Amino acid sequence: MAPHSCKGSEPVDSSMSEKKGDKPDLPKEVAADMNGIDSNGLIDNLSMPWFGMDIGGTLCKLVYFEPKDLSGCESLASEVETLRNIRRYLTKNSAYGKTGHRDIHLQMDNVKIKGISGTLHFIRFPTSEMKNFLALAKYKGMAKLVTTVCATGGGAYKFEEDFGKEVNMKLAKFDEFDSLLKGLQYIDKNNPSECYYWANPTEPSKCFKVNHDFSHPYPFLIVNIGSGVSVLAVYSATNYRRVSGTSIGGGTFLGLCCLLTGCNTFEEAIELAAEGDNTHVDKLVKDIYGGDYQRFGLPGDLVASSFGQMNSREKRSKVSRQDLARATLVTITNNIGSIARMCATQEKIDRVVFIGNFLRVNPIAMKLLAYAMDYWSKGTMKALFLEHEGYFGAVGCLLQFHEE
Ligand SMILES: Nc1ncnc2c1ncn2[C@@H]1O[C@H](COP(=O)(O)OP(=O)(O)O)[C@@H](O)[C@H]1O
Ligand SMILES: CC(C)(COP(=O)(O)O)[C@@H](O)C(=O)NCCC(=O)O
Repeated sequence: MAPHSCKGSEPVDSSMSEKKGDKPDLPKEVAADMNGIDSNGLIDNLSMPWFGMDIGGTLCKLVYFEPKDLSGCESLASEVETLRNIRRYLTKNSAYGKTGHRDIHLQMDNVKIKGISGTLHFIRFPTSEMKNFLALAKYKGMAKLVTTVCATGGGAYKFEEDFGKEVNMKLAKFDEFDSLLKGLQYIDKNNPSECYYWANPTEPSKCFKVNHDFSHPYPFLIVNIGSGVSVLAVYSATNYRRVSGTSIGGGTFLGLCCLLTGCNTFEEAIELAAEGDNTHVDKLVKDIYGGDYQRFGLPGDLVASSFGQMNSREKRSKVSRQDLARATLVTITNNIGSIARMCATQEKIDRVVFIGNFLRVNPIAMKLLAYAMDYWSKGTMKALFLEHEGYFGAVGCLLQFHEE
């Protein structure tokens, strides 16, 4: 394998077994759009911006497909100028207002959707800014231009009325896990360096990313670490189950970190964690045993009790914000790793793909997961990661909309 060089409860049955062409949950006008003609019967949907939105508990992920050749379709549109302005605004900027960001390093050129070549742009903003996003969309003339936006995630339901009221847009809603899987399969197929693993995760000087060929992926487990965590067992392109989940996820990390350290952003929390030492906060096996607990194979350096030192007033007075951030990160990550391993064992699956924006700019968590999966499975399970970690749902709902 070559070193990687990328830029960058209750089991619930579910399936992706809808027939081709089956469009769930769509109003009549939206269904008309999908045949290439808008509700007025005037504009081919090529002339409109193609957006997929995954409106999650913390972040809204917006994917914009920019067709390469617009000459044919633009001549059909009466709103050519507005369309050009929107395209220019989205593709020439990398920041939108105070909180919107385009992840340029993830941009995918020369990809095809429905036989049309183009570029996929990846944009994110906090879901809490949805009202401002809608106001901006209105200001940019989207209300006049776009009739339908593909959407997934809880916010597709929560904000549906606001989209109608504020910008006169309809949402074509798709299930978040159907979308996630569709997007994952599509992106992996179109990006040879999408999937990777961490080699030597415990040795910082020798740890590096290695490209992984994911072209024969089944079966695999997906652990989606967003605000909360969902675990899916995927058996084929159309057959999967949500086998587990936990409310202790990325939102918990950020929430607890803000409470404990006074930080205000995810980036700040990760920076603090990178400089901290969790052993000042956690109680290790060796703090209890004086060394390893050999009989049951528990090494002395293993965390025996997360935050277990913080009952001592003296120890509390010595910990730094950095230590607390690191301990929070390690606690949440180890718990997710442990749940992932139990699910993989139960499903008899040995490849576990970790995704979700909790892993954004977060090599500490990725390496910890890689180490934990390898160590506790005695080398039989592999932790895999994907470059477009939080964007699969947004891409997948766009693809489903344009499926024939
Ligand atoms: N810029 C950011 N702002 C807030 N949270 C972020 C950011 N970048 C990464 N995260 C992490 O990603 C999590 C959200 O992940 P995501 O996959 O987008 O889930 P959701 O769909 O629930 O919003 C947050 O809880 C946080 O841990
Ligand atoms: C409800 C959710 C699917 C929403 O997805 P998210 O916005 O967190 O990505 C997710 O937060 C979740 O699966 N939570 C865990 C619920 C549980 O199984 O305990």
